[in-house]
Amino acid sequence: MASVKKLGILGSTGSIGVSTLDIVAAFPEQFEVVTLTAGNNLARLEEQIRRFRPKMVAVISADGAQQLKERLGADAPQILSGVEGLVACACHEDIDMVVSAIVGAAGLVPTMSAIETGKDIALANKETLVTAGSLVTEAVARHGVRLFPVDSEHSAIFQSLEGHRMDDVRRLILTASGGPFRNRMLADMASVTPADALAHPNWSMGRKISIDSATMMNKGLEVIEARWLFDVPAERIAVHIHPQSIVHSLVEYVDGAVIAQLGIPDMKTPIAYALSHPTRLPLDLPPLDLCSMRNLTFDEPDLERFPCLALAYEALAMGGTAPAVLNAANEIAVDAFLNEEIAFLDIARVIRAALQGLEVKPLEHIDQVLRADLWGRKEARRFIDARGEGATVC
Ligand SMILES: NC(=O)C1=CN([C@@H]2O[C@H](COP(=O)(O)OP(=O)(O)OC[C@H]3O[C@@H](n4cnc5c(N)ncnc54)[C@H](OP(=O)(O)O)[C@@H]3O)[C@@H](O)[C@H]2O)C=CC1
Ligand SMILES: CC(=O)[C@@H](O)[C@H](O)COP(=O)(O)O
Ligand SMILES: [Mn+2]
Repeated sequence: MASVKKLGILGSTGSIGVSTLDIVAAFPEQFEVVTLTAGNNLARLEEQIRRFRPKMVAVISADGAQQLKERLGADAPQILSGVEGLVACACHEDIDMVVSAIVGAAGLVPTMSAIETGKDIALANKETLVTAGSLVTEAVARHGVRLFPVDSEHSAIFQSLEGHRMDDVRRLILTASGGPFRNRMLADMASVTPADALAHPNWSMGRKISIDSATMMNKGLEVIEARWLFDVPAERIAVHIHPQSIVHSLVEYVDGAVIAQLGIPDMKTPIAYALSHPTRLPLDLPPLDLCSMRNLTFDEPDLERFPCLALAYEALAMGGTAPAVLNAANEIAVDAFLNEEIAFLDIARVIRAALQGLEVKPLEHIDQVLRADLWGRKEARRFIDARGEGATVC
């Protein structure tokens, strides 16, 4: 009988965090929660603490930590705040595996700290690999930890590679739903609202990744994520539009064989596989009913309507600090769009402006990533503010 796996869940109040805890609740004999972290959703974190009884939790602000202590009274675990709190929750000595499910570059430092203290990682936070891929994969090798993808496409590729040699791989093919604007004309995309963009056709996800799916930056970030996870160059990573989100991604081999992983669009499947690899958990999900499907279609992406995908390939080719700047500018632009400061099509313009002003530096240390992230945010903000003052843009 396998021993209980002890988990630290970073971003437990988010979409991935909640699905992870659903799995933990369904298999209490297999998993135990040691630490949880949240941003601002104290009410949800309080419920999770009462239910899963972690030893330590962290939230963003000291004020939030104080409020949580008051709400929980005698039931309170150790409650920390800030980046130090996140890092303590990622590195707790009792943890076997960290589920990295914070959104954005805020996930990088705690995830890297977990790797450096020898924890296995179930990685949802794609921004960790986007911003610091070379440093993260070096650290994974140095510390002998295992990095399991949670992102559905990367889990599909991971599963399609099992039992095969990387030397035999010709291409990785990432599928993309095309998001809510897959069939929208470019001119009509100019006036879409945050509510339109948040309405993903197939997946229920957090706000930032939902907007990324609408611009297809999500797929761009996933190309970069795949480059580092599987050590395959960008030229051998293709993107196909597959609106049904049933084929989660594919591997093409040198002999012409193509191996894919299929399933209903539910993140519990890839999360469970990352948590329990190599065994599979008997999840209570509806089966994939292949006979009810009339169409599984595949198409080339349109880079004119979805320039964010092209920008991600460009940043990957630029190398060094460029992907960190791409990601930072995207985070600022997505926030500005959600706050109705800029239009949907401006998201790509903001990112392009940040990349154009960048002097790329090679990555040798995580501090360079953090500096590039800060620079990208400032540059994106400057560009957005200049637009507000009536500056002309491309
Ligand atoms: N949702 C999905 O289906 C998929 C998600 N992913 C990736 O997984 C990650 C999480 O996505 P998702 O669950 O959708 O996101 P959500 O927005 O639903 O959740 C994000 C989590 O991160 C916390 N958080 C946000 N900002 C900070 C911060 N600055 N410091 C500490 N914690 C913070 C939030 O706390 P709070 O809510 O308490 O403020 C919440 O717990 C992303 O990187 C995404 O790209 C990948 C594939 C699929
Ligand atoms: C569920 C998941 O992994 C998301 O990253 C999903 O892929 C988003 O859908 P898009 O294919 O529209 O980006
Ligand atoms: Mn994905």
